[in-house]
Amino acid sequence: MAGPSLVEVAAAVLIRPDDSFLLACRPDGKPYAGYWEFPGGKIETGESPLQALARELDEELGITVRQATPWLTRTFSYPHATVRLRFYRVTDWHGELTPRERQQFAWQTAENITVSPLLPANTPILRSLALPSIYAVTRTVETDIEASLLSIGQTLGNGVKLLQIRQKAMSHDQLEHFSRTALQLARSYQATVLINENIPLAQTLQADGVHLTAAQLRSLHSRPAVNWCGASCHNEQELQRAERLGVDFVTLSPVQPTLSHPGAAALGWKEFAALIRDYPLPVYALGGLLPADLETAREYGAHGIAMMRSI
Ligand SMILES: Nc1nc2c([nH]c(=O)n2[C@H]2C[C@H](O)[C@@H](COP(=O)(O)OP(=O)(O)OP(=O)(O)O)O2)c(=O)[nH]1
Repeated sequence: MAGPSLVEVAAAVLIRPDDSFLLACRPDGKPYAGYWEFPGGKIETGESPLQALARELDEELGITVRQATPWLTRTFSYPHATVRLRFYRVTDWHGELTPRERQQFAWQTAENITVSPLLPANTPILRSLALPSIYAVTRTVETDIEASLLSIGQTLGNGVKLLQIRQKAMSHDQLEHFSRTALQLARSYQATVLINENIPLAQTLQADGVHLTAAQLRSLHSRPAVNWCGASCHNEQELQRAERLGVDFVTLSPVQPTLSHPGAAALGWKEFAALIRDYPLPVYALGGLLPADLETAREYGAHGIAMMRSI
């Protein structure tokens, strides 16, 4: 709950079609002047976060917001205040960017940040921005290695940059061979590969990371030593465990009824949005979704969508 000294802030990640985003340099006279931040500012009494965002972008940049979707909410304590930052992805606006506070601007990419220093609360945000919109998960029922590799090749060829190897039906040796080959394939497409559940295998094969099951969220006490760590969540408790463990992102499912989990009750978009309203990590919506559902998922606060079928 909001304490008396919590400062509520709305911040905008203005994103261009090439995925570059805008940072602005805090002008003289503000705390942390000279630090780079996402445009935005404090939410005033009586304002909704979106209203504050629209006002700040008009005041600071002279633009009118046309498309903004909720993304992440992070709380951070500075010596001067504790701030709760509500980040929005802003993908359409009207008007020329104008530095109305004489601030400097810079379009940046998550892989190559050329300005510094950043406001300390923003470092994890940049890592989140490096995650693509689509997360592909291999189909668990397939044991035909050649057919599965072909399907992975097609998925990568279609531009997917984040892949989870989830092959529950394979023996240990099959899985190791399959994962090694899939990793090589993914490297040639500069895609990131996470291995489901098997932390030692991910480490042995030097995969990019691991995707934890909900059972692992209950049993693990520390984040595995891998570069990227995702986790499967289905409810509030699991979302909290994933946050405490310090994973990089989660999937939340099932949003819609699915063939892979026929008995599970679907969350629906409203429940999905309510569960992640104040959540600090990127969330991939999972369960019965297609690429065409991406826009809807974002309207409900998702970072992107995860899919178990070929793309
Ligand atoms: N706008 C913005 N603020 C951020 C980011 N990261 C971060 O820690 N903050 C903190 C810095 C400040 O303590 C607070 C935002 O307050 P602010 O001083 O910019 O707000 P404001 O534009 O309403 O300014 P003012 O009227 O109080 O001068 O949130 C960010 O990316 N963007």
